[in-house]
Amino acid sequence: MANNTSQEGQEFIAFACELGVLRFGEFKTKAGRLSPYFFNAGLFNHGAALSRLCDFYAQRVMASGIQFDVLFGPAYKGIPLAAGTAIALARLGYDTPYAYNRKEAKDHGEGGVLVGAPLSGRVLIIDDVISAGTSVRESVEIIRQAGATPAAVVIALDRQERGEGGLSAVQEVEQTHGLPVLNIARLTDLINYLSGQPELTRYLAAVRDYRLRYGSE
Ligand SMILES: O=P(O)(O)OC[C@H]1O[C@H](OP(=O)(O)OP(=O)(O)O)[C@H](O)[C@@H]1O
Ligand SMILES: O=C(O)c1cc(=O)[nH]c(=O)[nH]1
Repeated sequence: MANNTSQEGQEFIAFACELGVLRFGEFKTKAGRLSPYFFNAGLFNHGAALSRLCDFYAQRVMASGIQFDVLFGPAYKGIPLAAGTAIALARLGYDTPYAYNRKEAKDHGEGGVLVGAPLSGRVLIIDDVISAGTSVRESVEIIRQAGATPAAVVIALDRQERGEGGLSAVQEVEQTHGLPVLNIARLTDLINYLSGQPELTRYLAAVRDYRLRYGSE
């Protein structure tokens, strides 16, 4: 269940930078941290980009050997990721059910917060990034409440930040919930990529400062 290689990570970071999905400036994260970079998965906003993105996820899932029964994409940005990864896995010959949640419960029609395949058995969480780990904790809760078992988490970018305590957010997920966390790329890949791109090196200092402040390693 080895994580991404540096080459895969760099390839993914290049893809995200070329599409403007990875941006530099000042952004507030869900945890309220002021970040000099942001990964906006909503900007994989056309078919070819989403297809390539989900091929990265599907390759990661297949390479991991993780056993699971259903994919779960947390609202909102996890929704197209779970759907797209299910399509990419089907293209590889693995027809996989997928589900997602609503942030606000629907009070008419089918009602509730869960949409798609029933959440049962081993559930693989598909999300875009982990910063402080709040979203993953919320997904674990939703899956357990449905009577299913979280199997692992796959994310595009591990921002390698501290969680609620002294450990990294990823370590907290792994230790508290016993869940493996797989990434396609991580902050280290971003920093290496920036170092090799003359037009982007000006962002390095701020990204490194942020890592010193909130980073886990
Ligand atoms: O590890 P964390 O500190 O939880 O931060 C990462 C989460 O934050 C974002 O979700 P958010 O709910 O903000 O946004 P979305 O509705 O755009 O998916 C992002 O999509 C991750 O799920
Ligand atoms: O921590 C967050 O809220 C966050 C960080 C990031 O890079 N991208 C994102 O969608 N959310």
